[in-house]
Amino acid sequence: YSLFAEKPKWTSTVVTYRIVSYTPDLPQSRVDEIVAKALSLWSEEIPLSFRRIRFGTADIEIGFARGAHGDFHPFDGPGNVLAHAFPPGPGLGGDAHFDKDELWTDGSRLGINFLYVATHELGHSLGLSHSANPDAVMYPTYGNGDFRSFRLAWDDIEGIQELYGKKSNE
Ligand SMILES: CC(C)C[C@H](CS(C)(=N)=N)C(=O)N[C@H]1Cc2cn(c3ccccc23)CCCCCCNC1=O
Ligand SMILES: [Ca+2]
Ligand SMILES: [Zn+2]
Ligand SMILES: [Zn+2]
Repeated sequence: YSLFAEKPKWTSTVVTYRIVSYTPDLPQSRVDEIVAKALSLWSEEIPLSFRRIRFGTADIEIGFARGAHGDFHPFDGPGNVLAHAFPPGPGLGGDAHFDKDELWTDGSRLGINFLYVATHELGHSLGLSHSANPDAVMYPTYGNGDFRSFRLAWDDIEGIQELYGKKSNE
């Protein structure tokens, strides 16, 4: 695993998130559930919890956009870069953007598995950079495994626990 320079991390024990825009590929309620699931995969391993807010400014703002969308990382159409997320910090820090030009799917063999990519992006939002381990969710490329039943790899867990420590109830 690898962390970002200066090892940015959230210092509060409760991190807020807000889903500010959606994709036409999946029902909004399903997107909400998948985001909550991706966050829980990480929060199961660390003493950090997430609270969803529907209005106002959240630590982690999640949305779908295509092309240029207000940050210095315009998306590139279908394929290629699927999404990006910023390391912990104010403003854009922690935010996760998903390329609206991808076909976002849920359990299908077609398209891009939203749960897998959301878990990867939220790993960045929490302070993880990329892993050299092809089994890790934080591996830099998509398409190395079966996304319908993936789990965090040990490498992912060791990385997030280096930043935030282990959950105390173990
Ligand atoms: C790991 C992801 C969930 C998130 C990362 C983006 S990020 C910022 N969050 N680390 C991602 O999108 N990686 C590209 C990397 C990539 C693979 N190729 C590319 C061709 C062009 C540009 C990028 C790529 C080869 C062709 C396959 C293109 C489809 C799959 N794309 C990828 O795997
Ligand atoms: Ca793209
Ligand atoms: Zn963006
Ligand atoms: Zn990445």
